Amino acid sequence: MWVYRLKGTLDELDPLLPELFDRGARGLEERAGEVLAYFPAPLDLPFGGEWEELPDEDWLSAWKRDLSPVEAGPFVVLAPWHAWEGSGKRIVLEPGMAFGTGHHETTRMALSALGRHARPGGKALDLGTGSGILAIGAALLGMEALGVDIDPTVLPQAEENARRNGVAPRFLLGSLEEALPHGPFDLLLANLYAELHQALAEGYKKALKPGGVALLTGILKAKAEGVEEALEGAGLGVLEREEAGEWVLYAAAPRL
Ligand SMILES: C[S@@+](CC[C@H](N)C(=O)[O-])C[C@H]1O[C@@H](n2cnc3c(N)ncnc32)[C@H](O)[C@@H]1O
Repeated sequence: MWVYRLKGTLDELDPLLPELFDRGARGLEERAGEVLAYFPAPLDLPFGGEWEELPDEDWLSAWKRDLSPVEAGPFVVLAPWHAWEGSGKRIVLEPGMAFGTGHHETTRMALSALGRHARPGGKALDLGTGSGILAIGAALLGMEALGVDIDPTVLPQAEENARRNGVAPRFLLGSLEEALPHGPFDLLLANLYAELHQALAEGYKKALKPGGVALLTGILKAKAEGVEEALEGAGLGVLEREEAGEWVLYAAAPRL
């Protein structure tokens, strides 16, 4: 196994990540100030990283050791090899592929907020589903869940993850427009980014039932005010604001 070391954080290198997977990366890991991309063999990559060969066992055991279970609200997110004796609804995910292993603050906040706002028997929309983690969480809490994503490569992974967890949310290629005919929704979960939330704020109102709730994250603190203004402008009142690290989550509901 080979590791390609790049300077920066996962967020900073975000635009490169699909390219690394396209070229055969088997997994990514963030360490202090750098991102490690694991490959079966070295190749010519134009991203300025450095190659290092690792004995297979070291790579695998280090990766598994560093990837700890994540507790978030009523859930615990586990990799398939984790033994877990604690409580919590288990979400078992194969890490290292689509975004959404529970290790990012935004996913953790969304799972906790889902625990507070889930409506068993109601409809949930997970906009930007990635690994499917939020749709799977909503289904585990008894909701009829739909996950949509504009990236066609993540949907088979989301479906496989749902099967692994014994739930069957629907997954569709697309965005809010494609989801709207399947609504209105009791709960909308969207871990995207500030500018997109601003652009979609009017659509969120249309997607929600009266009394429904939107849980919106992926919002950097510095950009939160702009999102809050867009939500208010679209007729959604902010119910909760939560922070973790640099990130913000809003719970918002249509004004009646
Ligand atoms: C930050 S990941 C969130 C994954 C997962 N929901 C979580 O909370 O961990 C964002 C996902 O949104 C998808 N995405 C980006 N823009 C989108 C859009 N306009 N409509 C739907 N999905 C979008 C990306 O492909 C990616 O899978």
